[in-house]
Amino acid sequence: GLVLLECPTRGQLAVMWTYGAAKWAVLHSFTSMLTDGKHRAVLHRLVALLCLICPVFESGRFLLKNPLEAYTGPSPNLSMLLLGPMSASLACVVWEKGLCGNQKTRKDAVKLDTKQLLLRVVKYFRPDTLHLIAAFSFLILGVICDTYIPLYQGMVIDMLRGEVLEVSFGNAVGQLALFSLGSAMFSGLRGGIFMCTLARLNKRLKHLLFHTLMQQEVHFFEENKPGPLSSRLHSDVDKMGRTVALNANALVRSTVKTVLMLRVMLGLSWELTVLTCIEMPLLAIIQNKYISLSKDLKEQMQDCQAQNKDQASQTIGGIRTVRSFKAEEDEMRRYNEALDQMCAVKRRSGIYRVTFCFLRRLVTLGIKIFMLLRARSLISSGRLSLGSLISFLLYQKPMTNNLKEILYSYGETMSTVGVISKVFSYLDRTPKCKREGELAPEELEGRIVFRNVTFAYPSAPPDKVALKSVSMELQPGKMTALVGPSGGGKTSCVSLMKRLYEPQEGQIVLDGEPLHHYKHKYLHQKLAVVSQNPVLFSGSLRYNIEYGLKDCSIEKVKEAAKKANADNFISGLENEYDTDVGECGGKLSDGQKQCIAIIRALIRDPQVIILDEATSKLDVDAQHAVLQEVLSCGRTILVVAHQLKTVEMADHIIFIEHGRVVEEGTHQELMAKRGRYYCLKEALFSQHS
Ligand SMILES: Nc1ncnc2c1ncn2[C@@H]1O[C@H](COP(=O)(O)OP(=O)(O)OP(=O)(O)O)[C@@H](O)[C@H]1O
Repeated sequence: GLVLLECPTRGQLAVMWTYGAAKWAVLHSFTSMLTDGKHRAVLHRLVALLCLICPVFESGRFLLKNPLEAYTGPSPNLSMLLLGPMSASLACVVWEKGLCGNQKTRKDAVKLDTKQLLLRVVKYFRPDTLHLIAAFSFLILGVICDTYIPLYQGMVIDMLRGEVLEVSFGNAVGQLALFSLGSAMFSGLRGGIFMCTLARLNKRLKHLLFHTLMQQEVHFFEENKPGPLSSRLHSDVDKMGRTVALNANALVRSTVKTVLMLRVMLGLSWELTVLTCIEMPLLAIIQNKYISLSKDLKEQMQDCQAQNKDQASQTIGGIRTVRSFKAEEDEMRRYNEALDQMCAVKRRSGIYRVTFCFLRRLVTLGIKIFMLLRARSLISSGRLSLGSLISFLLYQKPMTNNLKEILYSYGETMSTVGVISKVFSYLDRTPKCKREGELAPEELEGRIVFRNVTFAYPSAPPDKVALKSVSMELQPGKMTALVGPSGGGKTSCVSLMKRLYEPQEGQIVLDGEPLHHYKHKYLHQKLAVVSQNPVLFSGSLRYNIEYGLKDCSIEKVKEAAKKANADNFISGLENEYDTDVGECGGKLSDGQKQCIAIIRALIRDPQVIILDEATSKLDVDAQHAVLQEVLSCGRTILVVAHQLKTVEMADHIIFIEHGRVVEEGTHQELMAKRGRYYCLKEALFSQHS
């Protein structure tokens, strides 16, 4: 190396490259022979860096030098000779241990996945390409303006000595003002357009995800609780868009800024620039350690937060039960324990933060002192002016921030990969239900036949079958009753008719056609199910009655309410049909909720009505009125009831137990048979007497 430094300036770069390449080839073969496995790869990288760093650095100096100045070649002193190996080793340590240590242990497939996931998020920005082009153009213009502000500030300071012309001073101040204005304007435009683009992306992604969720089968919602699903839909989609967009923004901004600033800083003083660059890897190691330590804590904090939220909403939601068992103290203690846990995690996070800040400041201070000492000798030797030093110092802080921002953006994007893959896993999920058919006949008789239906709930163990080879018929214009002990399989039959699940074996046919051959909307209009605990949505009574219908007049709503014998109770309410039902119908009694559900079914004028304990909370008169009404139009009626008074009115009774049809017939036939139905009736009778 020392011999090379004595080479003539012309051609020196070529010699340096040749020497570097030869050194690389020799050391590469040497390490290949002596080492193996992981160490060999690490040494290969170190050797390449060690041999090529000097020619690369000198080529950079040559390209960035002022064209009017002659290239002087590398500084022929010992510290410069040591600088190459030192910075190469440091960079290698940062790369192997700090930045890429974790990723290197991961499988290649995971890396590929991450890249593909990020690219996929970027693809969702496609409709906003023009916005993005505008935003990135403003970003680059803003960065260019930002970069030149400190340079002109330094120039103006140098001119303050008054040795330059008034006009030049005026020009410099004018240019400084122009760059400052440009920076403010372009940054504002960039920020505004990015925000708009992000809002549009969020809207698109949320709409898409909500649409996909709506297509999923019921079992999906049994496996995935509403809380996590809605958090995926809201916070995760927001986080995903924000992280990718803002980090791409920060990454591009910081990279462009860094390159431009490096160019200006090298022009001011290459020695001070090298010192600044030493600070970065050290800060990167500390930052990386901090990120990996705080990642675990972040997860713990999220768990604690979810637990606290769950506990509070569970207690508040079940306040009636809590009050009636006088369990307020217990609940408070449990909530306090959860808060203590959260506090402990936050305390640890605080300690990490303090230590990290201290170490970071220490490194920054050390480098700054070293730099000032060097600057002093440069100024005294006339190689640096005071204005240039001020410009340099003005560049130094943003430069550190840029590199920090690049590292932070990288870390943040990586930490969002989990969230992104979860959102995409929902977006890509194919619903496990049969596609809807095309049938929508104008006339429907309403004959439903179960043919050897066997069904097990997807979440139940495979050997736990809810229905075993069930065959039965619901005749049009007749009332059929489904009775049996709890857990016998009555509600399972209803769920299959609603197509909430699909049977594993057998078929359910409506007028000779399997249920899935019918259009979904048509089927749910012609086959109405009213359950014991109907779900009402926040909104008015009318909204709940008309739910899912288009263009429904108030007269039609009133007519249906009259049929369900509910007109009187609704007229008695302050705002009648516009009365707010509260959250989940909380402002109504259970009986009133059942009334609304019955009106909701009747307004659709269905051909088949299934009443699954639908009138259990109504008084006897109301029950009778509802049954008379539903029976009046020649509909197919299926009643699931425990009250045998209602069952007795049925034309046909099916007794179902342990998922099998045990006996069927009319009330008289079954009583005469003295079988399971008879026993159930006797048992209920003795209970009442
Ligand atoms: N969502 C579900 N996931 C898994 N198993 C279920 C589910 N719903 C019901 N089961 C099981 O299926 C079987 C039949 O239940 P089903 O609700 O059809 O009975 P049922 O006759 O309607 O009872 P009840 O009269 O008490 O309403 C029971 O053993 C029950 O535990």
